[in-house]
Amino acid sequence: MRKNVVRKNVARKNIVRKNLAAVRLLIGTAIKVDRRRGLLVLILSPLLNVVAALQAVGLQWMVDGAVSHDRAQTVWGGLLLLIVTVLIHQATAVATDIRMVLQHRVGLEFDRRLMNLCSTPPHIGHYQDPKFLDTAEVVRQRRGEFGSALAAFVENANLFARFAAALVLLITASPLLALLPLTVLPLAAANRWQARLVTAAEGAGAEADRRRRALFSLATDPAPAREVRLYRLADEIAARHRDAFAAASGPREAARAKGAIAVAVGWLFFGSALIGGLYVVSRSVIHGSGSAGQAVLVLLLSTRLVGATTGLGWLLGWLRRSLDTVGLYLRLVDYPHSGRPDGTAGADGTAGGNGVRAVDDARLPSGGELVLEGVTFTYPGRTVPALGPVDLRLPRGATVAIVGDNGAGKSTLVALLAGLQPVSAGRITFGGQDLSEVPAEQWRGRVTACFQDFCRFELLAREAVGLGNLGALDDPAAVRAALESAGAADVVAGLTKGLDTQLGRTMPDGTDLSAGQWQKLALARARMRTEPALVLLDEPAASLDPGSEAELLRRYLRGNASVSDGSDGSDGSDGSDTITVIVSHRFSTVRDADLIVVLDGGRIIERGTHTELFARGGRYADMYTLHAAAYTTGPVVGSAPAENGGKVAPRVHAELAVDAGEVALHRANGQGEPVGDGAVGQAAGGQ
Ligand SMILES: Nc1ncnc2c1ncn2[C@@H]1O[C@H](COP(=O)(O)OP(=O)(O)OP(=O)(O)O)[C@@H](O)[C@H]1O
Repeated sequence: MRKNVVRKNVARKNIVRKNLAAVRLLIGTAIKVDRRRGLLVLILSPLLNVVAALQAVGLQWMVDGAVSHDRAQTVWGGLLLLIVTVLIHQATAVATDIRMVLQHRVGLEFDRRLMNLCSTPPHIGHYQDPKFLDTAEVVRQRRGEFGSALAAFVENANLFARFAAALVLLITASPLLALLPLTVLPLAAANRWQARLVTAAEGAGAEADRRRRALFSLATDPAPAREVRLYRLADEIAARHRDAFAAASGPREAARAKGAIAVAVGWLFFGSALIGGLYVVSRSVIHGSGSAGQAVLVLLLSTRLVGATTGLGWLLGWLRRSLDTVGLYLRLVDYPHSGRPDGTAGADGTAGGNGVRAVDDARLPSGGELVLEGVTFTYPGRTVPALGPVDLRLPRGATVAIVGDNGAGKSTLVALLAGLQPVSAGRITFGGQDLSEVPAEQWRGRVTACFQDFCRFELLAREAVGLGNLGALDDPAAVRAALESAGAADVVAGLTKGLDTQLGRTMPDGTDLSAGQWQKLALARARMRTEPALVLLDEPAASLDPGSEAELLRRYLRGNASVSDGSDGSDGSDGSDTITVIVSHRFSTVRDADLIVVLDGGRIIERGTHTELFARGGRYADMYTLHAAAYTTGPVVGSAPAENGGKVAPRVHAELAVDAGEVALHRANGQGEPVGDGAVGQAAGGQ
């Protein structure tokens, strides 16, 4: 029992603390974005509402002057009424204009901070955490409320000022009214309870809201349009959208209704006290203890008080909700590993994410080998690691291929190498430098990549490529060189306005590209960084035609001379410092890598060169053979020749069959027919 009371007190204090933090943030932001307007709105508006109460005093003077034939008092009263009325009218119009501008700026500032909160944290782990995603979803939905949160605050301050000024003047007529503010407490408690219920229901429905948004995109975005039609999904999507809406909004409405009953009871209590109090004051005036002017004053102020009270009803609700929204935003700000809303990395801005402070740029070597020692990674909310423990050495200048089944952990490894995720255990070093001691930004500045789900930037073609190196964004020569180097010059050559072509079907005059053309641009983007320490290519040829794939291999893989894994005592370098990591399901793509790593269930099960792995007859050889068979007309039958240990089908030239470049070459020469087994020995022998 006692524990419960203590817990409730702590919760209450937390709510007060959070509300105060939200108010501080709102006021601070308003003053930061526009100091002059911020101060004017926050001070002038409530002040005007206090001054407005003087209208009643002017009237009182006028009436008392008229009754007692005191012309001077009448004139002074009239003047006071006139001046206050004109002042309030003009100043309120100006204050409203200023508030609207300020409100807009505050809204934009929160938009900017929200974008920074999502896009500047050093790692991307927050996008994998349902807690972050749910809060972000609610904040995104309520995004428009940040500007109006300021308006809610100012309007409430105005009404409070009006209420307080009227009450103070009324207390001069009857001190009993001093008790009135106390009767508002049950109402305030009911309001708070309602807001808590609604916020909890919104949090619970956030996942359904995210689902609803995804379904909406499915029905409205151009990308899924084909499958939506082909599989007649429109009705199914609409039904699921309705269900998701019901799942999210049902509990929300119920919470609102439940809270509304408590709020209504609070209002009934406060309203009764107010009307009772006013009756007491009016009676004392009518029974002659006050003047006629005082009677007018009481009448006028009573009207103001009732008006202010009625307005307070929905304004308080508005304020509560607005402060809740700001509170949710603050929760995102406090999210561990977050960047700061001003766009700088948080205290945790290291590649390893272990909170170690950044080291000098000088300590990140210009080249070296990448070493993974006991590296493990577990996704938020998961208990089983997606990767690791992994020990791996990527020699300076090496081209390393990562292969494995779907879900083996390849992309996870790529994300760790790019410093996009902090390792859960173990460490990654580059040239001996532990990357967890280096700011992620600094390490990523040395990395370039073409990810599996590369981005289709719907910009001008030169921008879509140039973004790979912001410093050279406006340098057409650098962009052309990158296109050339990635074998993507043909994409731009086919565009009507060349580099100045607007890309994307959603843009006016935009030109859409094929999946392979978009991928080529992504590869060119990765070439904008001319001297990276690490190149990451995750399924870089997934959308490429055989000719383009062969070209890609020539540029990325076959350009490197053989690199040892260092076991001979050398540093494994062939002179080029860049390490290239390539993830692919296409074995033609990986065959020429200096080192091939086979992942299974997040662990390395094999490593070596193609020749070594093929000869071992293990998992790699199996996968390679299956892949080769898929390129041929004959089924996989029989067992593998002893010399290569694989299960190569008779009449299958495994090497040639999986080599897209070779296949393309043969097609170009008019020799596209299936290749015979006469070349098998040659292929095996060639290894
Ligand atoms: N955001 C995530 N949250 C939780 N688990 C994830 C997440 N992303 C991936 N996983 C899990 O981690 C494991 C490794 O995934 P990963 O994407 O690294 O595999 P992959 O080898 O790249 O697969 P593919 O060949 O299909 O691209 C899988 O079991 C996957 O379900």
